Amino acid sequence: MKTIHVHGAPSEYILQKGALDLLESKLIERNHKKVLVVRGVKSWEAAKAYWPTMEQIEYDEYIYGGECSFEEIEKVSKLVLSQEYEAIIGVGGGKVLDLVKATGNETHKPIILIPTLASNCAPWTPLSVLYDDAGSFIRYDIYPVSASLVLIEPEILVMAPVDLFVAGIGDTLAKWYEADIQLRAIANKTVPMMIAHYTAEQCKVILVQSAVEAVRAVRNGEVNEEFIKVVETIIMYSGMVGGFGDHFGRVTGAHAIHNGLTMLEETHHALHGSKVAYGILVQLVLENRWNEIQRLVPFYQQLGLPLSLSELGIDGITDEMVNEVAEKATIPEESIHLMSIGEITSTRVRDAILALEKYYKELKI
Ligand SMILES: NC(=O)c1ccc[n+]([C@@H]2O[C@H](COP(=O)([O-])OP(=O)(O)OC[C@H]3O[C@@H](n4cnc5c(N)ncnc54)[C@H](O)[C@@H]3O)[C@@H](O)[C@H]2O)c1
Ligand SMILES: [Zn+2]
Repeated sequence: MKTIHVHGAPSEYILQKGALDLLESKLIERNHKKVLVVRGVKSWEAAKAYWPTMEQIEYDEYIYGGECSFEEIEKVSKLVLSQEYEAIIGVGGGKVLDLVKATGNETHKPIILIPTLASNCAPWTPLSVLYDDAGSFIRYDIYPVSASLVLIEPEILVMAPVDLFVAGIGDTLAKWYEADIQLRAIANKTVPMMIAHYTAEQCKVILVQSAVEAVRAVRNGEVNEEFIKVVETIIMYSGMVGGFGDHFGRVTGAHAIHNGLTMLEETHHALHGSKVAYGILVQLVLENRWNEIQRLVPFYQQLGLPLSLSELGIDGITDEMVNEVAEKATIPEESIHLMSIGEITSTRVRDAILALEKYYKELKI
């Protein structure tokens, strides 16, 4: 019998105009009278106009140092315990929310998450991605307790930078391609695997249908229906894929290509989700699914997602650079080896990157 292991959702999740006005009553409901608010600088710029006046709640603010690191988790945890805060509220992007989740786990205090970016599923998942203070990835930790409450004000998200939103779309699109290649190879799927497969597909379906209009909403700074659908897809559907699919719903090819690309200095300015979006195409070449690439091309072009190394900002591509990416993407511990299409060597990846470059050049003629 297959083991069934599911990670759940936040206890309560509210997305509505004016969501932050509910904060005080939601804290009172939970009997939290003294809380710590952890936030970033830019995220506070975005959220402060929506911050409610609270008469019955005592709160202090902590501005995070820019990373979800062990040092930062320890610092915030000590503060929470010494000042006897009853709950921790995170206001920010993925890093602030991950820091608050880690601190909640460390101190056994409930957490409330208020995302200021629609960039990934961090508001949904009971996990944090950990880095050192210099920003290098260490590992991710999964926690036994999820957020007590997620409050989402769509007007904050629609005013955020469009490139971060587009990158979030790229990262979420990968959920389908990376989960599907694992899950379609499993004959007798468990129910959670079926849910993961379905939710991963919805990530692609909704993005393809609604992302262009949603990006328009961000450009105009005005919420529309498609924007809400895409936000829910980035945060909720995408979070459910990993929650139900466990490792079958997590990364495979596209993220391994992303990791390979980080070897090139020239890609460091590019956002995570843009590199992952490019990685989807390389994964599809490896799968020999050129028709699917052809279907994605107009979508990528409309959103400004990269179709080639040059569109990622790498000029003067050399064989050496491509080899470096391919080597790193195929190191033994990489998720690319979870793809069910035979052995993936660095030569195969190099050939796939070069084939995509050739396809792109022909497309441009
Ligand atoms: N826990 C999970 O399930 C999960 C999933 C995917 C990614 N992650 C992690 O999330 C992090 C990435 O998250 P992110 O993309 O939100 O980045 P981020 O949290 O680093 O934020 C990106 C930048 O945007 C700024 N910012 C935040 N809100 C803003 C706003 N409204 N307007 C303008 N600027 C704003 C931040 O100050 C920061 O400089 C990474 O650490 C990644 O590993 C976690
Ligand atoms: Zn990602």
